[in-house]
Amino acid sequence: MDLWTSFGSLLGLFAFIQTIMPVEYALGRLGSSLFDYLSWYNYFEVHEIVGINSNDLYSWVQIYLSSTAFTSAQRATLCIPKNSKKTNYTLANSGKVCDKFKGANVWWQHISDEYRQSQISFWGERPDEKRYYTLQISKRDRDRVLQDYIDHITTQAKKLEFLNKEKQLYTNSRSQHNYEFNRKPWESVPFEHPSTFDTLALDTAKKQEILNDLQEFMRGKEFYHRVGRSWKRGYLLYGPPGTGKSSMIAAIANFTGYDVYDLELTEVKSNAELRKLLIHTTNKSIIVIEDIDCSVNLSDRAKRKKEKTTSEMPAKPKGEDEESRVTLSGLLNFTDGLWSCCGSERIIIFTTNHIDKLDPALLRSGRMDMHIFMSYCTFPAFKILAQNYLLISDHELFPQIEAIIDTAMMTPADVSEILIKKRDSVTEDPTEALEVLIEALKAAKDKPKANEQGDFADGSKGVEATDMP
Ligand SMILES: Nc1ncnc2c1ncn2[C@@H]1O[C@H](COP(=O)(O)OP(=O)(O)OP(=O)(O)O)[C@@H](O)[C@H]1O
Ligand SMILES: [Mg+2]
Repeated sequence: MDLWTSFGSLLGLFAFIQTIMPVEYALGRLGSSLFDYLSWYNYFEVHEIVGINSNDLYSWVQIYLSSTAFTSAQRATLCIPKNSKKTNYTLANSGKVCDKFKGANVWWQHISDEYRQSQISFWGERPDEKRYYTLQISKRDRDRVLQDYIDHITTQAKKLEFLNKEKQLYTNSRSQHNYEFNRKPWESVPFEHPSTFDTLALDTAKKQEILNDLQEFMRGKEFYHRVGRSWKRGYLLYGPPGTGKSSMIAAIANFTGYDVYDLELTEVKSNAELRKLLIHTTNKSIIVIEDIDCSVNLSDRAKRKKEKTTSEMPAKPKGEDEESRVTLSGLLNFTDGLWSCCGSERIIIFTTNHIDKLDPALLRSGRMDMHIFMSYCTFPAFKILAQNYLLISDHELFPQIEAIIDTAMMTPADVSEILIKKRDSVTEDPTEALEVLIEALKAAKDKPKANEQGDFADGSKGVEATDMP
């Protein structure tokens, strides 16, 4: 064997090794430059996080690989998320898969660097997990194939996501360690709440008004762009317990098909953490803060002003106290500030039982676009419940119910409880359920109603949906 033949075989072996493992990652910098120069291949890294933002391409690659190319993966991770019906496939750490596109072979490898020792801090905190895909493509095919291949992946992944999409319900994870929070600030389960606008007991006109508002919002991309506003909408749902605020949120999620981020504000340690949570929400989502009056000291701004003017003591310096919890201004920035524009097509919903306890800053025009009062059960709302639970749209006892339901001030939750307990599923006769309801309404009517929970200033019947200018 002459010298040239041995050199040729060596190069052949070299090329073969490269197809099975990207060895240059193991070599030092110098070696790797030389290797890059001699290599038949180019390598592209697609990182999960770029700067402080998540990388859409990483998600598209993940979705794409979990379907088409997966049949040939030698090492994969399988999981069925809690309450989900589907199996999720992802490439295992260092798992490799080959794909073909326009006659070219390309290889994907998934890398997860969990412990980068060099970044362990003095305090011993573990660093973030760094995850990325490496795309290996031959230099010969690169210019011909690369851009088209990336476009192909994105298109396919969007189609797959649409076909497989299960709405998710996210909640902010309670984490003792920063590295865990940074890695995964939200935990999710599939969203399966059955409430819809059909099952929601609300006056028809108001229901239609809310539906129209949502529809206009969803097709409003050009409008929001033209008028220079970020594409988001805020709803404040207020009313006594059991009037359907949470059911309304579920109905909005089912109507729009958006994911729901249920933000537990009391678990958020600082305004900075709140901002980070916001950054990690996706477009087309609903961000919910329930019982906003209980979650954060919403009158702190007013209080602090008062403290400043009345007390002789110097005002508290900005310091630990302010950084260790979420403040009203942090929350206002979350809903309205520059960071709130880092995504689009977002709905923000606050709920409260006590609208009078909220700081006026939260209620001012343009902040929450619509204030929706969820009231006690009215007759039109009762008719929807009767249809849902008893499958009837009319009955000889209805006039009696209509005569007293407004003064009884029972919540839809109370009415539903009676109908669900007393419905006769054997004979399907609704009479007994309606009679029990009439007795309950009469008893409720005679109960003193002074200063019920919530102390609603308007105390009116029906849903007062106020469009803010
Ligand atoms: N408007 C409504 N339409 C249909 N069902 C309702 C309505 N309001 C209440 N219910 C029924 O009562 C239950 C409780 O309602 P929901 O949790 O939506 O009330 P809420 O206003 O969020 O109460 P809270 O202020 O205590 O959170 C629901 O599961 C639903 O069955
Ligand atoms: Mg609720």
